[in-house]
Amino acid sequence: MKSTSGNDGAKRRAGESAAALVEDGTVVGLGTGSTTAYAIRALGDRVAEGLSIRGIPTSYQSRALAREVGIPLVTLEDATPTVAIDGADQVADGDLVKGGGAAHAREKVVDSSAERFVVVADESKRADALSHPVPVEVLPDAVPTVEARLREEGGDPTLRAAVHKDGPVVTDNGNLVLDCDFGTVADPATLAATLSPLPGVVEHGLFVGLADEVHVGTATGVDVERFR
Ligand SMILES: O=C(CO)[C@H](O)[C@H](O)COP(=O)(O)O
Repeated sequence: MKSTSGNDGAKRRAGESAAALVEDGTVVGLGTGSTTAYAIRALGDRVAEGLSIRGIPTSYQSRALAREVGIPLVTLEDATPTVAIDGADQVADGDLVKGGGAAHAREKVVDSSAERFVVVADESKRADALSHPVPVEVLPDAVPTVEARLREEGGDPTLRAAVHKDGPVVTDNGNLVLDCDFGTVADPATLAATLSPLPGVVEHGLFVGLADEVHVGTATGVDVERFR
């Protein structure tokens, strides 16, 4: 898992606020990251008290944590998520940049299939417009060609380096990640539509028009923004 920041109280409030929405008998998409981890732990506490849910994890990390806290797990072959809870690296008017944990490909599959997608974040993630570098998961052989195409589209891609090993980050799917700086993204939907069909791109971290609500943890509480 990525290291947590100094916003742990706000992250915990956001995660617990989203976990409180989960109803008995439902299927929950379990996102990835330090904020979602608070939601998964809160759900584990509720399961210990008798809540009956099934989780669909989005990464090795969320699967391991869900198992640790006792949430029964299924796959998309077994069930469709009633609700998905997931974090974000930046939030602007309900649109997101995700993939700081390199899990955005599976996250997009699970989050977009849920009847309700709830984003959890602390205040540092809020912005007027998306400007965070966009993670792009790429087939390893396609890195040079995708880098060139991203530059043609005005981006500045950097191959994500691993912290505790030599060489690049390898995703749970065996691919590599290019973090692509596009500056301020004036039209996230258009950029998303440009990136998706590039040969060799598995998935990008722009989540446009997918979030139903965003729970933003603050120093004292939680702001809930609804988009549908
Ligand atoms: O997209 C993600 C992982 O791929 C995370 O949800 C995102 O990076 C936010 O993480 P955190 O809650 O630790 O700040």
